[in-house]
Amino acid sequence: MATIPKITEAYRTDPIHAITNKNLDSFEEIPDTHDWVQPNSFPSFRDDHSNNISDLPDTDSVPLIDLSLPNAPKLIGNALRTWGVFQVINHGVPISVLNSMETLLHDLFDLPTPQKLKAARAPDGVNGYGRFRISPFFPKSMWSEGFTVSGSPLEHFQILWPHDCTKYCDIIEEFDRELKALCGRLVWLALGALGITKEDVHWAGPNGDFETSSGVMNLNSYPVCPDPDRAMGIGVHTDSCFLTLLYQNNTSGLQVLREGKRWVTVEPVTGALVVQVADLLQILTNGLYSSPFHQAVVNRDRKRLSVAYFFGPPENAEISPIKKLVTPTQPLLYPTVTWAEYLRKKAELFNDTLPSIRLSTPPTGLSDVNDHNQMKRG
Ligand SMILES: C=C1C[C@]23C[C@H]1CC[C@H]2[C@@]12CCC[C@@](C)(C(=O)O1)[C@H]2[C@@H]3C(=O)O
Ligand SMILES: O=C(O)CCC(=O)C(=O)O
Ligand SMILES: [Fe+2]
Repeated sequence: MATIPKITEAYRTDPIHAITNKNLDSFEEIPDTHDWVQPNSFPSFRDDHSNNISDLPDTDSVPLIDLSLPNAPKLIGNALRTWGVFQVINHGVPISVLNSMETLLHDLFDLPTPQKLKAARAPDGVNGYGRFRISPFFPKSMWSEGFTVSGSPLEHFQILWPHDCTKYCDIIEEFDRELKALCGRLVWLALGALGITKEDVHWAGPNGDFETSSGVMNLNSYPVCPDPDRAMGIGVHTDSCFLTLLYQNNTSGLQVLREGKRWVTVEPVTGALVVQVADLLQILTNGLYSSPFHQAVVNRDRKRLSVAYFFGPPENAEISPIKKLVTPTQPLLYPTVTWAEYLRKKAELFNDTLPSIRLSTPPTGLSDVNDHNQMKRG
């Protein structure tokens, strides 16, 4: 599994002491540091959008696509054009791989806090235990703990599990192999739906197998919360990679913003994976696919576990809108960027990054579901 060295310098460091020494699930009340419902709290908390007159039906739900069916490619194209997200079943990742990962998540987050803190992410590191890297962009702390894996987790797993670290490393390695392969397959299906072939994406490698691309994994735990309406598991954001696959246990929490208007919960489906367009795919498709804003809420009586698999291009590959997708009606929307450059910008401008690098406004009639200003306007 390849590493992404420059990401280290990209995101602001977020000292681990920001994580309380106490387990979140031992709180009987929400401490002020984690209370998002207050005057002047972050403007897009929760139902900011609910006052809007929405013409979307309430029954609208994130598409569920069976990858083994012949019409899957067409459905993927439609789902990504309209939602930027879908759930996939019959994806070929063995259920045993997902189950082993779930065991790892339980074993990891059930460890005593002092033990987890020994494997904390270093101030200049990517791997290890800590908070979401986007935490510094929000005024309140998130009701979650995480563990990031880029490359080998060995060093940190040796600390967590001195006797069993091989077993847990193997789980990570197998999960990485399977999800990377699935990402490759999904990317070609997604691009194929736009008439894009392997020749159009040179950094995918000669066989189009993304050999030099890599995945970063974030293992997430959202402890039970005494007052979930006041807390937030992860605040609203888009992912900065190319494509994200998300595994969630049988507990809901993930919500995607539908057309800048309404939060829609991605209901857990056994064995399914959530597929999300991320920022670099939005750039590559010249905005035809948009990376959706999403967040995760927490529950009063159920702990939620998830793994986000961030699939990215080779660090220094130049990503620019595919020429075939630049037309008089869809002019060039984004400049050329590398992943490393993009992450540096994102670390500075966060949710304003994509709008800020945008070269032209979309033609009238087409609204960009990911326009942050639209989101602020509601
Ligand atoms: C490859 C990536 C993708 C990163 C940054 C970098 C390393 C860790 C990733 C995450 C993991 C947790 C959510 C996220 C939102 C975060 O805070 O750190 C992700 C972020 C992004 O998508 O921006
Ligand atoms: O846990 C989730 O459902 C979402 C996590 C997420 O958005 C992320 O890690 O980027
Ligand atoms: Fe995310």
